[in-house]
Amino acid sequence: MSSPQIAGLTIVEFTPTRMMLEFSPKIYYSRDIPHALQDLVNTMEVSYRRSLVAKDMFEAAILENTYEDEPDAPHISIINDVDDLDVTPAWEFYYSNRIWHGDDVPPPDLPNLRGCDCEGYCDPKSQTCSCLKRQQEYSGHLSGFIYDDKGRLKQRGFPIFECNDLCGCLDGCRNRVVQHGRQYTVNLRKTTNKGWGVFAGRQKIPKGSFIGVYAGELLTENEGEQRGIKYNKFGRTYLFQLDFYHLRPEESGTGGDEGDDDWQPKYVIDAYHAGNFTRFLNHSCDPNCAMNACYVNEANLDKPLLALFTRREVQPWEELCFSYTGYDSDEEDDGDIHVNNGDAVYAPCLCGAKRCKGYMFK
Ligand SMILES: C[S@@+](CC[C@H](N)C(=O)[O-])C[C@H]1O[C@@H](n2cnc3c(N)ncnc32)[C@H](O)[C@@H]1O
Repeated sequence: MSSPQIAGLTIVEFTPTRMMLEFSPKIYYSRDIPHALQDLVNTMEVSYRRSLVAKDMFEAAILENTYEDEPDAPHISIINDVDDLDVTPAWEFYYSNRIWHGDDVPPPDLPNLRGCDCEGYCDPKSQTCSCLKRQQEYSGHLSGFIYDDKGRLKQRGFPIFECNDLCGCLDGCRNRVVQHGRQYTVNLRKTTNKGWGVFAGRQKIPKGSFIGVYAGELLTENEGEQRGIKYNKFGRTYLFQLDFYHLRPEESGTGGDEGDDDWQPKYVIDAYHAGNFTRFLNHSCDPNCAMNACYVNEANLDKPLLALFTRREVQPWEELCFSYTGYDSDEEDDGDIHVNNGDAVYAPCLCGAKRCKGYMFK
């Protein structure tokens, strides 16, 4: 059948392939976040909640809730060797690596998602791989994919465009890292002065390694602002804006009347009710990790995953931290995620870094 023509223009008809028609990943909604186990544990005697059985249950809940999406991820241990007040963090959230869509948040933009036609493994020198081309549009002078041959980030601060479920390449393609989930051991450990934190295991973690996705509810900026007001009252927030430089009108080259100062990100992630170990990452003014925007099965640029990577080699048992402000001791502004700071509440920073600024956003 020939393509239709209007005034000399050929309209190329878009025919979804069978693979596209079959591709309908499950979407998770905030309203469906399970809470029965948390509710049950919170009705139990304090003596039970402080017993080692409660710790085993917490670790088992992590395993059970991540079995489908991260079956090979190393075990997470929960350790409190600083006091006898609790054996686990509060059972106030559902442990999950997923993104739970809030009201008014659109589902992933799959109709506009494109995959490459590569066979086998994508070649970092390819002239035809569409995923490589898209990555290079956003990664300055960096050649090849943004990952090296060991799957480590070559340079942070650029958005990552991984191969996705519509691509022809194999699962072992080097442009698939975040989607394979956590590979390094992390533990949840109580600190002496910052509540619970995230710590490396017995192995060093090389620079540029993927650690985990900041999981939680994906909410509109407006909903995030309302929740932020409540969270600021009790002094702990798990809200992070999806604020990256490539999304700003001037940076993306899309122009627009809005000045940089007026621009607001459209969405936030809230890890208060659902989230994974990353919700326990503490702030440091000299952080060993940083967040990067990452796209897998999502064509809507406003909705990247928040993917945490190491920004230097991490020593065994070292605490993993990132900068809540997006600024760190090396740079004035490095393009990382910015905390939801419309009504920022500041608190003394106890990160202990040599060049600690002395305060952090609460
Ligand atoms: C996202 S939570 C991090 C996990 C938290 N430690 C917990 O036990 O749930 C943020 C809170 O951790 C504490 N915190 C994180 N970084 C800190 C730092 N550098 N200095 C002091 N407190 C910190 C503050 O109470 C802050 O509001």
